[in-house]
This record gives sequence, structure tokens and C-alpha cells, in this order.
Amino acid sequence: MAPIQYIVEGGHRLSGSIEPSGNKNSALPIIAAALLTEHPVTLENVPRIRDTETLVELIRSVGASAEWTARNTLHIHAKSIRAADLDPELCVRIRASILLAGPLLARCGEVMLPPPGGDVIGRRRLDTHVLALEQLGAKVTATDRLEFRAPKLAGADVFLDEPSVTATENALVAAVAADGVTILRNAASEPHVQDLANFLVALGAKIEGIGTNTMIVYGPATLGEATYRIQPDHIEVGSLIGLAAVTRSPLRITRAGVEHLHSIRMGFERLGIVCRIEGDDLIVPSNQTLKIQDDFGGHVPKLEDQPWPAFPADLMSIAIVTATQCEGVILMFEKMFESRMFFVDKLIAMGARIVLCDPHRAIIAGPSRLHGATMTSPDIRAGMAMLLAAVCAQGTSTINNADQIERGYERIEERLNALGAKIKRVPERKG
Ligand SMILES: CC(=O)N[C@H]1[C@@H](OP(=O)(O)OP(=O)(O)OC[C@H]2O[C@@H](n3ccc(=O)[nH]c3=O)[C@H](O)[C@@H]2O)O[C@H](CO)[C@@H](O)[C@@H]1O
Ligand SMILES: C=C(OP(=O)(O)O)C(=O)O
Repeated sequence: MAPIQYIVEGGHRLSGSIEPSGNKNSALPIIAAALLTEHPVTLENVPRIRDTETLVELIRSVGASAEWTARNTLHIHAKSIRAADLDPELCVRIRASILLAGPLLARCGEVMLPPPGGDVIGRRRLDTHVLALEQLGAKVTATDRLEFRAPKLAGADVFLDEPSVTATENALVAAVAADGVTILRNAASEPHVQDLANFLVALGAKIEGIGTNTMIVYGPATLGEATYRIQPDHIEVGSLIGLAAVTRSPLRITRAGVEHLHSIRMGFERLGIVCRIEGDDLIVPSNQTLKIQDDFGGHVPKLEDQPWPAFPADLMSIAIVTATQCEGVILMFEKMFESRMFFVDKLIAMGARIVLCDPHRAIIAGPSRLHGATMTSPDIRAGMAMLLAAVCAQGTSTINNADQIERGYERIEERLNALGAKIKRVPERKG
């Protein structure tokens, strides 16, 4: 299949309402965790994106049936599954293939996982996964693949060496099947971790401390069937806030999941973008000051990412593009991934005033008038950030490798065009 290219005519104002898709990073662990029960599971509001389609192929390959019964409804039945050798080519397409470790270990007693893939945004550690599953009773061997074996999982008091999102998810799923009580300390608490935990509870698991950094799991649970709705994607909501701000457009983001937006709204407020809440809708008015808020005493402010409930790493690229349209100076500090900021060279080529201090820190002085350019998306979020830059730039931009954007955002060109954007989605042309 030829890679996808977006051709974007910039400079148009947008307006209207848009509903975020279901959270990609919830859907992935939940699809994997559906393998834990031999009863049928129906998942609603599943984003129909490349990452979920790939994981669906992977769970079919171990014997589960998985059918899309509506555009965003997935019916999974893992009546009997086998820890078959997983296809390395499918596994390397997504980071989330590592999420099969917990459920397959619990169900089959062993799993052989080829290396996972995912965004190339810096080193992606697997150590926390190994640490957690070993403490729950698994023997782990690493060759050209990771082999986990545990004829029996046993509850344990587990302290994670860092609050890794996917490692917490693997440990949580394994703990539900383990014999006895598990305490997961220094656990990640992102909205998607909470979503997975709530799904497991819907299946019959007993979990305390959901949404905190200490979860207590009473295993082994007797699991049944469930119908579960994936929560809205807070990263997509943040991306849409940035989009509205850089195009100075009024936008209503419906069913936005406002209870999870505190740190995201605070981050954008530092850039002079203030949103309003009406019920579960988030309104981004068009009359924003777009003035970066200095720290007390007139000092240069900083926006940094951290594990939840702080500002999320997956919104850093969006925040950087947004800051190029705001008046003032700000330090952006990306603490988690060492390659996520390199895309700023493209923004600089488009006219942004950015100093990349080192792989983790960039100083942005705005506002800058951006002009169209040709660029290549290196990862989901940088790709979406480039799309924001292209939509607000003067002239036409081309974004190659837009498939990366589509790993995380469903029908994004169609949905943004409905708001007034001018994005053409075509097969990439060489040269
Ligand atoms: C499928 C999925 O859900 N992917 C998400 C998941 O990836 P993933 O689960 O792979 O990310 P991790 O939480 O394991 O870690 C991300 C990076 O942050 C570093 N780290 C982590 C915790 C910490 O306190 N300090 C620290 O520096 C890790 O060493 C690693 O380099 O979480 C990331 C961090 O929110 C998101 O970017 C990814 O979109
Ligand atoms: C980094 C991301 O995804 P993944 O972990 O699946 O590569 C992301 O969603 O921004």
C-alpha cells in the first residue's frame, strides 16, 4: 500500500462541533485484556485506526474471534486461545503488542513475544514490564524475542521502578488472574489505565485505588462477559484545543470527558488559551489572548510533561506548535522521550522562532507567521502537530508519511474538513 500524503491549504478559519474518538491508548490494552475471559466482550467507541486494526489481527492470530459489528463496535470472543508464535511483522507495527504479555501469560501460562514497535520517539524501555511480571511469578527469557512463562501467577507486593503506562497495564491484567492479593505501587494512573481497570471491573475483577498510584487487586477473579464503552481520547481533545487556538477558530468539542482535562487546560492556559466547560462539552472560544503567561515576577515560564495527572507527554508536540502562535517566550521541557522534539526543525523552516537547547528542551518565542512547507511525519503526535502548523500556515503544505498520523487519529482529514479545513488525502508521490 502506498504511503499517504496530506496536501493542506493553510490559512482557513474553522468552526463547528467535533466529538473526539475513543482513546487509542485505552482501546489497545482493553482489546488485549479481552483475551483474559472466555466469555464474549463487546467494546463500543473503539477508534478505527491502524493501531487497533493491527491488534485485532494479532488477537485473531491466537484464536480469538474479533468482528467489527458497527464502525466503532468490536465484538471479541476468546473462547479458547493458544500462545501461538505471534507474527513479528504485526508486532513491530505497534508498541501495544507488548500488551499481549499479561493476558496471554494469564490465559496460556506462556507467551513468546517478538519485539514491539510503536513511535520512534526515543528509547522504549521494557524493563518495568519484566520487573512486574517476574514479581508475579513469571520466568522471563530475552533472546531475539521475549519469552514469559508462568504455570501459575501469584499475587505480590510490586513496586514499579517507574510509572510506566503499558507495564502497569500488563501487571494489572496479570494480577487479576493471579492467586492472592497484588499491590501495585508507583503505578501509572493515566485515564487509559483507569479505563482498562474499569473494564476489568466490568468483567468481574476486584480492584481498589483506580486513578491513584497504588492499586490493590484481589485475584483470582472469576470473569464473565461485558459490554464496555471506551472513554474519549483526552490527547485528541488537547490536539483539537491546539488546532482551534492556532487557527483562531471557535470550536465546541462535544463529549470531551472533561473530568480528565485539568492539567491539559492548565497547560494551554499558560499559552493564553482559556476553554470553557458546558456539561461534558469543552468550548474553545475564538477570542483568545494567545499571550504566554509569565511566571510570578515576570520570569520565563515553562511547560513540562510528567506522568499523570500532570501535562501528558503525548501533547508536547501539539503544545510546541501552539506556542509558536502565542506572544511571549516559553521553555518546553519534554522529560520522557529523547527524540520527540527533533521535528521542530520543520517548524523553524516554516518560520517559527525556536531554539532547540538539547533533545529535551526547546525555547519558543512567538508569535511567528508560518508559511507552507513539505515535511514528513516522524510519529503520531509530531505528525498531528505538523498538521496544525500546516492548517494555520500561509500557503500550501505537504505532509508525507501521514499514515503515522492515522495510527492515532481516526478519519482526521475528513473530520477537520467538516470544520472548514482544506486537507486532501492522496497516495504519496515520489520526488
Ligand atoms: C500504547 C500506549 O499507551 N502508549 C503510551 C505509553 O507508552 P509506554 O507505556 O511505552 O510509555 P512508558 O510509560 O513506559 O514510558 C514512556 C517514557 O517515559 C519515561 N518515563 C516514564 C515514567 C517516568 O516517571 N519517567 C520517565 O522518564 C520512560 O523511561 C519512557 O522512556 O505511555 C507513554 C507515556 O505517557 C505515551 O507516550 C504513549 O503514548
Ligand atoms: C507514543 C504513542 O503511541 P505508542 O506508544 O503506541 O507508540 C502516542 O500515542 O503518542
